[in-house]
Amino acid sequence: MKVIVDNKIPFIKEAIEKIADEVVYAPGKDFTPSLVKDADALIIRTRTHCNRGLLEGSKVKFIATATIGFDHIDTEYCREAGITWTNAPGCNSASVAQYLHSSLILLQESKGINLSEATIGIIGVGNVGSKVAKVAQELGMRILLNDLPREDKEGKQNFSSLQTLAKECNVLTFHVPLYKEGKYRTYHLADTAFFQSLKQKPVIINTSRGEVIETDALLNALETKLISDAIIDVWENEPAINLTLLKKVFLGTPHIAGYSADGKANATRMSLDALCRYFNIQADYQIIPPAPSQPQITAETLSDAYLQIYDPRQDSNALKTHPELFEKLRGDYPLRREKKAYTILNHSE
Ligand SMILES: NC(=O)C1=CN([C@@H]2O[C@H](COP(=O)(O)OP(=O)(O)OC[C@H]3O[C@@H](n4cnc5c(N)ncnc54)[C@H](O)[C@@H]3O)[C@@H](O)[C@H]2O)C=CC1
Ligand SMILES: O=C(O)C(=O)[C@H](O)COP(=O)(O)O
Repeated sequence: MKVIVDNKIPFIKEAIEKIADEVVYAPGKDFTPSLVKDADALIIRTRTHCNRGLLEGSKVKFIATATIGFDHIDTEYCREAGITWTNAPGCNSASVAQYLHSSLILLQESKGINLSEATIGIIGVGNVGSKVAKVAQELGMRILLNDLPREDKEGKQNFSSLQTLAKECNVLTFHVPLYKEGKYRTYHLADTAFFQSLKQKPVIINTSRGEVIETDALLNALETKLISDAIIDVWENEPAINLTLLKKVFLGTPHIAGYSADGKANATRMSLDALCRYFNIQADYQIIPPAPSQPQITAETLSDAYLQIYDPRQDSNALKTHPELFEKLRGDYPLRREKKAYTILNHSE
């Protein structure tokens, strides 16, 4: 079996070389029809667009994306072409929750938002949104949930409309998949009309996909103070992002909310497991993230400890200083560990 693997997928080399007869590593954006032509399987990230243009006439039968989102896969074309694909549901959801946790603490410390008196609206309450709700609960926030597909299945009792969130929330955070069409379309879910409906000048947080928020509408909302600030990890047209927006946001990071070593290891393991299942291969491998260099954290408060474990200001400063390095900052990212890898000493909370 021949497999083409994105060369920025960590912790994969030893295992995939046990599983496949031939492995070719390439940058995700450089997968071409001639590269994939005689491959049986691809293991990709968000940077490889798997569509007719790439796959037609190839031998590819199986694609695993080591990510939660799969908007870079033309699922309709894959269905027509008999190509099986898989993503890694939930793999890095705890990492995104960690990003939100530290970002919310920073909103309190640097922007004077009293979290215990604030209402957060979570739009999309799946793997990530549910974990963000737990974080918000721990921080004492009032929580409103918006999730149309879940509301249709489970009933209205636990959910609120987008209009209610717009009216009542001080923080609005997006955790929906990118759907370009259909009943649950999320493309430009936050557009000019949405921003005009906001009543509390909320902080907007987007770690879902850039295209969920219309960039010009967001910029205008910031400039006209319909919103008080923004924390943006995902952008329209990555890596050619809007530099005016980057300058104006409180935190602007290069799509790394999901970049914990724990999340990447989960993604790699889930992709390999799926590949082995599909090709009916028995293989013995373990994908374990490396221990942190300093696993003990000494901090007076839990908030300090969380910021010692992960402080998004470092990622934001790096991008604001060198926006032209968007892809490099991602590609060379020093994968962080999640809280479970640390022992926290001496805190008083
Ligand atoms: N910035 C980053 O590094 C990362 C970004 N992501 C993005 O976050 C998205 C969400 O991730 P998960 O929570 O794991 O996905 P998930 O599939 O577990 O949850 C998504 C939720 O959104 C809901 N939803 C769908 N359409 C909606 C609509 N129109 N309005 C309201 N809710 C809607 C779904 O019912 C579901 O509960 C991913 O699809 C991906 O695009 C995920 C991981 C890392
Ligand atoms: O899992 C997702 O969905 C994400 O957005 C990833 O965290 C992005 O990672 P890359 O695949 O672009 O490395």
